Amino acid sequence: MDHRAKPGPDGGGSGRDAAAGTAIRLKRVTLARGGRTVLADVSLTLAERRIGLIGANGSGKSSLIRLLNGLLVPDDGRVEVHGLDTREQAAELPRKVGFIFQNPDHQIIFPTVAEEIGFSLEQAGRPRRQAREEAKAVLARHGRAHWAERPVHALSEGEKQLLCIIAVLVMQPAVLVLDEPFSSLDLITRRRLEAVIAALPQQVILVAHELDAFVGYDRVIWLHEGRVRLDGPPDTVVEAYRAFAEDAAGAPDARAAF
Ligand SMILES: Nc1ncnc2c1ncn2[C@@H]1O[C@H](COP(=O)(O)OP(=O)(O)OP(=O)(O)O)[C@@H](O)[C@H]1O
Repeated sequence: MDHRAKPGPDGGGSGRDAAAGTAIRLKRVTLARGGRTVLADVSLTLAERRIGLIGANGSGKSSLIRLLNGLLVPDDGRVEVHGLDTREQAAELPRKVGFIFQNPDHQIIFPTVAEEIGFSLEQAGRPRRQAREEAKAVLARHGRAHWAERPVHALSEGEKQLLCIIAVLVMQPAVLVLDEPFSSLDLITRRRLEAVIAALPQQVILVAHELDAFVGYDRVIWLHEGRVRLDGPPDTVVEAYRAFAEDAAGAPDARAAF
Protein backbone atom coordinates (compact mmCIF):
# COMPACT_ATOMS: atom_id res chain seq x y z
CA MET A 1 0.00 0.00 0.00
CA ASP A 2 1.32 3.43 -0.83
CA HIS A 3 0.69 5.60 2.18
CA ARG A 4 1.61 8.77 0.34
CA ALA A 5 -1.53 8.39 -1.70
CA LYS A 6 -3.61 8.66 1.40
CA PRO A 7 -0.71 9.95 2.72
CA GLY A 8 -8.87 20.38 29.18
CA PRO A 9 -11.56 18.55 27.46
CA ASP A 10 -9.15 20.30 25.12
CA GLY A 11 -6.26 18.63 26.87
CA GLY A 12 -3.88 20.97 25.11
CA GLY A 13 -0.60 22.42 26.25
CA SER A 14 0.68 25.92 25.76
CA GLY A 15 0.17 28.22 22.83
CA ARG A 16 -3.17 27.21 21.40
CA ASP A 17 -2.89 30.09 19.04
CA ALA A 18 -3.68 28.71 15.63
CA ALA A 19 -6.59 30.21 13.83
CA ALA A 20 -9.47 27.90 13.03
CA GLY A 21 -8.54 25.87 9.98
CA THR A 22 -4.80 25.74 10.60
CA ALA A 23 -4.79 23.37 13.55
CA ILE A 24 -5.44 19.67 13.99
CA ARG A 25 -8.36 18.96 16.25
CA LEU A 26 -9.42 15.72 17.85
CA LYS A 27 -12.88 16.11 19.24
CA ARG A 28 -13.96 13.50 21.78
CA VAL A 29 -12.29 10.74 19.80
CA THR A 30 -12.85 7.11 20.68
CA LEU A 31 -11.18 4.34 18.70
CA ALA A 32 -11.35 0.57 19.03
CA ARG A 33 -8.89 -1.87 17.47
CA GLY A 34 -9.11 -5.61 17.71
CA GLY A 35 -12.24 -5.30 19.84
CA ARG A 36 -10.50 -3.11 22.48
CA THR A 37 -10.85 0.59 23.10
CA VAL A 38 -7.39 2.02 22.37
CA LEU A 39 -8.30 5.72 22.50
CA ALA A 40 -10.98 6.84 24.92
CA ASP A 41 -12.67 10.23 24.56
CA VAL A 42 -9.50 12.08 23.55
CA SER A 43 -9.79 15.78 22.75
CA LEU A 44 -6.75 17.73 21.61
CA THR A 45 -5.95 20.83 19.60
CA LEU A 46 -2.58 20.46 17.95
CA ALA A 47 -1.32 23.82 16.79
CA GLU A 48 2.29 24.12 17.97
CA ARG A 49 5.16 23.73 15.51
CA ARG A 50 6.86 20.91 17.38
CA ILE A 51 4.80 18.38 19.28
CA GLY A 52 6.05 15.13 20.83
CA LEU A 53 3.96 12.11 21.73
CA ILE A 54 5.22 9.66 24.34
CA GLY A 55 3.87 6.73 26.29
CA ALA A 56 4.32 3.06 27.00
CA ASN A 57 4.01 0.35 24.37
CA GLY A 58 0.38 -0.06 23.48
CA SER A 59 -0.72 3.28 24.97
CA GLY A 60 -2.23 4.38 21.66
CA LYS A 61 0.41 6.66 20.10
CA SER A 62 0.54 5.04 16.67
CA SER A 63 -3.22 4.74 16.63
CA LEU A 64 -3.60 8.44 17.40
CA ILE A 65 -1.27 9.61 14.66
CA ARG A 66 -2.87 7.25 12.14
CA LEU A 67 -6.05 9.22 12.74
CA LEU A 68 -4.30 12.33 11.45
CA ASN A 69 -3.74 11.08 7.90
CA GLY A 70 -6.95 9.10 7.65
CA LEU A 71 -5.33 5.66 7.88
CA LEU A 72 -7.75 5.19 10.78
CA VAL A 73 -11.02 6.96 11.41
CA PRO A 74 -12.54 7.33 14.86
CA ASP A 75 -15.41 5.15 15.96
CA ASP A 76 -16.79 8.10 17.80
CA GLY A 77 -15.94 11.79 17.65
CA ARG A 78 -14.18 13.73 14.87
CA VAL A 79 -10.71 14.51 13.64
CA GLU A 80 -10.17 17.72 11.68
CA VAL A 81 -6.92 18.53 9.95
CA HIS A 82 -6.77 22.17 8.95
CA GLY A 83 -10.52 22.19 8.59
CA LEU A 84 -10.74 18.85 6.73
CA ASP A 85 -12.81 16.14 8.34
CA THR A 86 -10.68 13.00 8.04
CA ARG A 87 -13.76 10.83 7.67
CA GLU A 88 -15.33 12.81 4.86
CA GLN A 89 -12.36 14.42 3.12
CA ALA A 90 -9.73 11.68 3.28
CA ALA A 91 -8.68 12.16 -0.34
CA GLU A 92 -7.44 15.68 0.44
CA LEU A 93 -5.32 14.68 3.43
CA PRO A 94 -2.08 13.75 1.62
CA ARG A 95 -1.62 17.39 0.70
CA LYS A 96 -1.82 18.29 4.37
CA VAL A 97 -0.17 15.44 6.23
CA GLY A 98 3.04 13.62 5.36
CA PHE A 99 3.60 10.42 7.30
CA ILE A 100 6.89 8.69 8.07
CA PHE A 101 6.66 5.10 9.27
CA GLN A 102 8.92 3.43 11.79
CA ASN A 103 10.18 1.00 9.16
CA PRO A 104 11.20 2.68 5.89
CA ASP A 105 10.73 -0.63 4.09
CA HIS A 106 6.99 -0.24 4.73
CA GLN A 107 7.07 3.05 2.87
CA ILE A 108 9.53 2.68 0.02
CA ILE A 109 8.11 0.91 -3.02
CA PHE A 110 10.47 1.58 -5.93
CA PRO A 111 13.85 0.00 -6.64
CA THR A 112 15.87 3.20 -7.02
CA VAL A 113 16.00 6.45 -5.12
CA ALA A 114 15.13 8.62 -8.12
CA GLU A 115 12.11 6.46 -8.95
CA GLU A 116 10.88 6.68 -5.37
CA ILE A 117 11.05 10.46 -5.33
CA GLY A 118 9.75 10.66 -8.90
CA PHE A 119 6.65 8.78 -7.83
CA SER A 120 5.97 11.27 -5.07
CA LEU A 121 6.33 14.08 -7.57
CA GLU A 122 3.86 12.33 -9.86
CA GLN A 123 1.47 12.05 -6.93
CA ALA A 124 1.94 15.79 -6.51
CA GLY A 125 0.81 16.27 -10.11
CA ARG A 126 3.97 16.29 -12.24
CA PRO A 127 3.97 14.41 -15.55
CA ARG A 128 6.12 11.29 -15.36
CA ARG A 129 9.09 12.50 -17.41
CA GLN A 130 9.23 15.81 -15.59
CA ALA A 131 8.97 13.97 -12.27
CA ARG A 132 12.03 11.86 -13.05
CA GLU A 133 14.07 14.95 -13.96
CA GLU A 134 12.85 16.91 -10.97
CA ALA A 135 13.70 14.00 -8.66
CA LYS A 136 17.37 14.54 -9.47
CA ALA A 137 17.08 18.23 -8.70
CA VAL A 138 15.35 17.45 -5.40
CA LEU A 139 18.17 15.09 -4.43
CA ALA A 140 20.73 17.71 -5.37
CA ARG A 141 19.00 20.25 -3.12
CA HIS A 142 19.42 17.79 -0.25
CA GLY A 143 23.07 17.22 -1.13
CA ARG A 144 22.29 13.67 -2.32
CA ALA A 145 22.57 13.97 -6.11
CA HIS A 146 24.78 10.87 -6.08
CA TRP A 147 21.90 8.80 -4.69
CA ALA A 148 19.72 9.10 -7.81
CA GLU A 149 20.42 5.74 -9.44
CA ARG A 150 21.29 3.98 -6.22
CA PRO A 151 19.23 0.88 -5.44
CA VAL A 152 17.18 1.54 -2.34
CA HIS A 153 18.30 -1.72 -0.75
CA ALA A 154 21.87 -0.38 -0.82
CA LEU A 155 20.97 2.50 1.53
CA SER A 156 21.53 2.27 5.26
CA GLU A 157 18.54 2.51 7.63
CA GLY A 158 19.25 6.17 8.32
CA GLU A 159 19.62 6.91 4.62
CA LYS A 160 16.32 5.15 3.95
CA GLN A 161 14.62 7.28 6.61
CA LEU A 162 16.04 10.40 5.00
CA LEU A 163 14.82 9.20 1.59
CA CYS A 164 11.33 8.71 3.06
CA ILE A 165 11.37 12.22 4.46
CA ILE A 166 12.58 13.72 1.18
CA ALA A 167 9.94 11.77 -0.76
CA VAL A 168 7.17 12.92 1.57
CA LEU A 169 8.33 16.54 1.59
CA VAL A 170 8.04 16.89 -2.18
CA MET A 171 4.29 16.64 -1.61
CA GLN A 172 4.71 19.87 0.40
CA PRO A 173 2.55 18.79 3.34
CA ALA A 174 1.77 21.33 6.03
CA VAL A 175 2.34 18.72 8.73
CA LEU A 176 4.93 15.96 9.03
CA VAL A 177 4.01 13.08 11.32
CA LEU A 178 6.77 10.64 12.28
CA ASP A 179 6.14 7.32 13.99
CA GLU A 180 9.26 6.22 15.89
CA PRO A 181 11.63 7.14 13.07
CA PHE A 182 14.75 6.67 15.21
CA SER A 183 14.16 3.19 16.54
CA SER A 184 16.78 1.45 14.41
CA LEU A 185 19.25 4.33 14.10
CA ASP A 186 22.58 4.74 15.85
CA LEU A 187 23.05 7.91 17.87
CA ILE A 188 25.03 9.80 15.24
CA THR A 189 22.50 9.02 12.52
CA ARG A 190 19.67 9.92 14.87
CA ARG A 191 21.21 13.27 15.72
CA ARG A 192 21.63 14.03 12.03
CA LEU A 193 18.04 13.12 11.31
CA GLU A 194 16.88 15.20 14.29
CA ALA A 195 18.77 18.14 12.81
CA VAL A 196 17.07 17.62 9.44
CA ILE A 197 13.68 17.51 11.17
CA ALA A 198 14.47 20.54 13.32
CA ALA A 199 15.17 22.62 10.22
CA LEU A 200 11.86 21.83 8.51
CA PRO A 201 9.32 24.63 8.14
CA GLN A 202 6.47 22.13 8.60
CA GLN A 203 4.57 21.45 11.78
CA VAL A 204 6.12 18.26 13.19
CA ILE A 205 4.39 15.64 15.31
CA LEU A 206 6.90 13.09 16.53
CA VAL A 207 6.30 9.79 18.30
CA ALA A 208 9.49 8.54 19.94
CA HIS A 209 10.66 6.48 22.88
CA GLU A 210 13.97 8.40 22.92
CA LEU A 211 13.10 10.94 25.61
CA ASP A 212 15.96 13.26 24.71
CA ALA A 213 14.51 13.74 21.23
CA PHE A 214 12.17 16.52 22.37
CA VAL A 215 14.69 19.22 23.17
CA GLY A 216 13.40 22.45 21.68
CA TYR A 217 9.88 21.08 21.26
CA ASP A 218 6.93 23.27 22.15
CA ARG A 219 4.83 20.58 23.72
CA VAL A 220 4.87 16.91 24.68
CA ILE A 221 1.78 14.79 25.21
CA TRP A 222 1.94 11.64 27.34
CA LEU A 223 -0.60 9.02 26.39
CA HIS A 224 -1.46 6.37 28.95
CA GLU A 225 -3.89 3.56 28.27
CA GLY A 226 -5.60 5.48 25.51
CA ARG A 227 -5.99 8.75 27.40
CA VAL A 228 -3.94 11.92 27.76
CA ARG A 229 -2.15 11.58 31.08
CA LEU A 230 -0.12 14.79 30.91
CA ASP A 231 0.31 17.53 28.32
CA GLY A 232 2.63 20.49 28.47
CA PRO A 233 6.26 21.64 28.22
CA PRO A 234 8.72 18.84 27.32
CA ASP A 235 10.76 19.01 30.54
CA THR A 236 7.73 18.66 32.78
CA VAL A 237 6.05 15.90 30.84
CA VAL A 238 9.18 13.87 30.10
CA GLU A 239 10.28 14.05 33.74
CA ALA A 240 6.89 12.90 35.01
CA TYR A 241 6.81 10.08 32.48
CA ARG A 242 10.34 9.01 33.36
CA ALA A 243 9.49 8.90 37.07
CA PHE A 244 6.33 6.96 36.37
CA ALA A 245 8.20 4.46 34.16
CA GLU A 246 10.97 3.94 36.75
CA ASP A 247 8.34 3.32 39.43
CA ALA A 248 6.39 0.95 37.23
CA ALA A 249 9.53 -0.96 36.24
CA GLY A 250 10.47 -1.38 39.90
CA ALA A 251 7.08 -2.62 41.02
CA PRO A 252 7.06 -6.27 42.15
CA ASP A 253 4.60 -7.38 39.47
CA ALA A 254 6.77 -5.72 36.77
CA ARG A 255 9.88 -7.57 38.00
CA ALA A 256 7.94 -10.81 38.05
CA ALA A 257 6.99 -10.25 34.41
CA PHE A 258 10.55 -11.12 33.37
N1 LIG B 1 -4.03 -3.69 13.75
C1 LIG B 1 -4.41 -3.85 15.02
N2 LIG B 1 -5.36 -4.74 15.35
C2 LIG B 1 -5.76 -4.89 16.60
N3 LIG B 1 -5.24 -4.19 17.64
C3 LIG B 1 -4.29 -3.32 17.37
C4 LIG B 1 -3.81 -3.10 16.06
N4 LIG B 1 -2.86 -2.15 16.11
C5 LIG B 1 -2.73 -1.81 17.40
N5 LIG B 1 -3.59 -2.50 18.15
C6 LIG B 1 -3.74 -2.39 19.60
O1 LIG B 1 -4.02 -1.06 19.90
C7 LIG B 1 -3.37 -0.68 21.10
C8 LIG B 1 -2.58 0.58 20.86
O2 LIG B 1 -1.58 0.28 19.89
P1 LIG B 1 -0.65 1.41 19.31
O3 LIG B 1 0.15 0.77 18.22
O4 LIG B 1 -1.45 2.59 18.99
O5 LIG B 1 0.26 1.71 20.57
P2 LIG B 1 1.63 2.50 20.67
O6 LIG B 1 1.49 3.42 21.83
O7 LIG B 1 1.98 3.11 19.36
O8 LIG B 1 2.64 1.34 21.03
P3 LIG B 1 4.20 1.11 20.69
O9 LIG B 1 4.96 2.08 21.53
O10 LIG B 1 4.43 -0.30 21.09
O11 LIG B 1 4.37 1.33 19.21
C9 LIG B 1 -2.51 -1.87 21.52
O12 LIG B 1 -3.18 -2.54 22.55
C10 LIG B 1 -2.44 -2.72 20.29
O13 LIG B 1 -2.38 -4.08 20.64
